[in-house]
Amino acid sequence: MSSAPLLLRLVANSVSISHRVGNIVRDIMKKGELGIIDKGGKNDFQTEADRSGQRCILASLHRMFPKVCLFGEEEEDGNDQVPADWIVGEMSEDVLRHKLPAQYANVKDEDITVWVDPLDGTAEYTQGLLDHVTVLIGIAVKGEAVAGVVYQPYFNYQAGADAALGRCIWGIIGLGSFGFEPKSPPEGKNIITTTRSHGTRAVVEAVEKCEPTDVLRVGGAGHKVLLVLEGKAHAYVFASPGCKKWDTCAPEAVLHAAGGKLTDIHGNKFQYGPTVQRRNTGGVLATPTVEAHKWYLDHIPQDVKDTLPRS
Ligand SMILES: Nc1ncnc2c1ncn2[C@@H]1O[C@H](COP(=O)(O)O)[C@@H](O)[C@H]1OP(=O)(O)O
Ligand SMILES: [Mg+2]
Ligand SMILES: [Mg+2]
Ligand SMILES: [Mg+2]
Repeated sequence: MSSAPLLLRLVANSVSISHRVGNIVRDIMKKGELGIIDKGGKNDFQTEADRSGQRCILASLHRMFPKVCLFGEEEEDGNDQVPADWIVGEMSEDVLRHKLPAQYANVKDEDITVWVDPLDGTAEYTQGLLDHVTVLIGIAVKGEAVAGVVYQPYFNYQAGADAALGRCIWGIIGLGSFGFEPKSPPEGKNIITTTRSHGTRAVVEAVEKCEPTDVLRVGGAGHKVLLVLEGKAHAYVFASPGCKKWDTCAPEAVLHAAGGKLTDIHGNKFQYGPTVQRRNTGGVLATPTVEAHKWYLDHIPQDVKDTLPRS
C-alpha cells in the first residue's frame, strides 16, 4: 500500500481505473452489442459501455476508498455483479512519482466528492464518432474541482490499424496537467467549439455573438476541453443547461491545473459538493487562459444569459 497522501492515491487509482474502462469501452464497440437505451431526452442515450464503465469505476473506487462520496451519471440498474477483473486496485506510478501540492496534504475522505461520467459523448459513440468519447473522473475537495482524469479511448484511431489506441490526461491544481501537448490556439483566428447534438437557439446565438472565424461542432464536454487545451479551439461555448456535474468536474480541474478557466456563462464557478444540484443550469464557458475568458463572457448577450439560471 502506498504511503502517498489520500488525494494523490485517489488520482493514481483513478488513472489506472480509466485505462481499464478504456478497454471495456473498446471491447463493447468491437463486439458491436451496444445495448442502447433511450433515456428520453434529446440525444440522451445509455449504452452497455456507460453501464459497465460506471460499474468498474464505482466498484473499484469504493473498494479502495470506502468513505469517499461517489456520484455517477448512470442510474444503478440493479446489476451489482462486477467481474473480478473490473476491480482495479492498481495505482499509476506516473502519478505517484509526483509530490502532492502542500495545500492538499491533509485532505480527508469526508472533504472529497467524486463525479464520474463513465462515457462522455455517448451520442457520438453510438454514431461511430469515436474520438469524441472520453471517460471522466472528477475529484472535488470541499466543493471545488481540484483533480481530474480525462481518458480518451480512441485517441489515434485514424492513425491506422497498428496504432496504439487511447491516452490518459490528468491534472491536479497546483501540480499541473499531464498526458498531452499544451499548445496555444492560432493567432488571427477565433475558433469556437460547441455541441453538435444538443444545439438550441441560445447555443447558436451565443456562439455567433462571440464572432467565430471557425466553429467546431463536436461531441462531449471532455473532448471539447481537450481541444481547448491543445490549441485547436480558442473557446468552448455552450449556452445550455444540458451539462451536469460529472461532465465538467474532471475537465474543469485538468484545465485549471493547466492555467485555463471553466465556468458557467455568467462567469460563476461551479460547486461540486455532495448536496449541489446535478445540472449546470448556467451553461459552460471554457478558455485556455484566465485572460481570454473575460472577452467571451462580455460577448455573450445578456438576453441569452437571462435564459440560463446561475449554477
Ligand atoms: N441536453 C442534454 N441531455 C443529456 N446530456 C447532455 C445534454 N447536453 C449535454 N449533455 C451531456 O454533456 C456532454 C457535452 O454535450 P455535447 O456533446 O452536446 O456538447 C454530452 O456528451 C452529454 O454527456 P453524456 O454523453 O455523458 O451523456
Ligand atoms: Mg449521458
Ligand atoms: Mg457526459
Ligand atoms: Mg456519460
